[in-house]
Amino acid sequence: MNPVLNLVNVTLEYPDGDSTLKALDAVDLRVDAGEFFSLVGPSGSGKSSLLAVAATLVRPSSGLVLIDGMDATGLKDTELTSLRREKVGIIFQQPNLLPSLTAVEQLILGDHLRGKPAVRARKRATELLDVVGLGTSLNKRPHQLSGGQRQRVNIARALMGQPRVLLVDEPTAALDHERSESIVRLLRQVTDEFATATVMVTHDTEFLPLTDSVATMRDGRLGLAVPASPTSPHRHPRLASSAREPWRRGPTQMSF
Ligand SMILES: Nc1ncnc2c1ncn2[C@@H]1O[C@H](COP(=O)(O)OP(=O)(O)OP(=O)(O)O)[C@@H](O)[C@H]1O
Repeated sequence: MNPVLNLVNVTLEYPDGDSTLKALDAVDLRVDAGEFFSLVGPSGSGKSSLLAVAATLVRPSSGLVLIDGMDATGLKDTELTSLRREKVGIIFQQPNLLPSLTAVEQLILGDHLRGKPAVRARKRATELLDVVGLGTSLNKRPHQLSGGQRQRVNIARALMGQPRVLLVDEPTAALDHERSESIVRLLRQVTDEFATATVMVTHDTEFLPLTDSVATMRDGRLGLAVPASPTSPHRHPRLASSAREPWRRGPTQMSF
């Protein structure tokens, strides 16, 4: 199977005084349709940089970024914007909803900016809000919703463009334990239902078993992806059997 998101030998350098800092250092990443991939690592290790490059918001210094088979690194800025709108959904830690718009309008606005017809947008927005458990809150404004509900609107909004890739940055950082778990469960559900290649940056290692695979970033380098739990090996035909069962090789392999 061809990966939906494929980063090949990606390096991202920033000027750092007289030298350069490698925010990403020869990163390879493959995420398939319907795979929920989590990314962990210490602060400053390059997780946000990886998401930004995968989202085509930042061009890598070298390497390839392939989305649904298309090489984003060879595209002009306008083409890149189209690719991002068509193929990529981004969910940031803070929902950044517009205070004056209802939940359904938050979603329609995104589609309007994509130039899609309004009638279909309302139908899809209503369906998606139902999927994320907000079918009875379509006309509520952000201040009438809880933090968890606002994050659900954020997730539904990211799905409006029918993305193939879903990039999620610390979705539970502002939520309590119960709401955090329900948000990660929702991301699991939408990854399955819409077959997105989902990458989630998280500090919440507790919820990793809800995902399929996990890799650790350190100093811009991405470690080997391993199954996130003994019960999530089913999506790893490409991994060798020893990699599929890392818990058999002792705890050091699973140190997040
Ligand atoms: N725009 C930038 N200009 C210069 N250096 C940057 C820039 N963005 C990130 N960096 C540096 O790149 C490295 C990786 O940063 P990045 O934000 O990707 O890490 P992170 O793992 O997401 O950290 P955190 O968990 O704290 O968000 C850090 O050393 C950071 O200081």
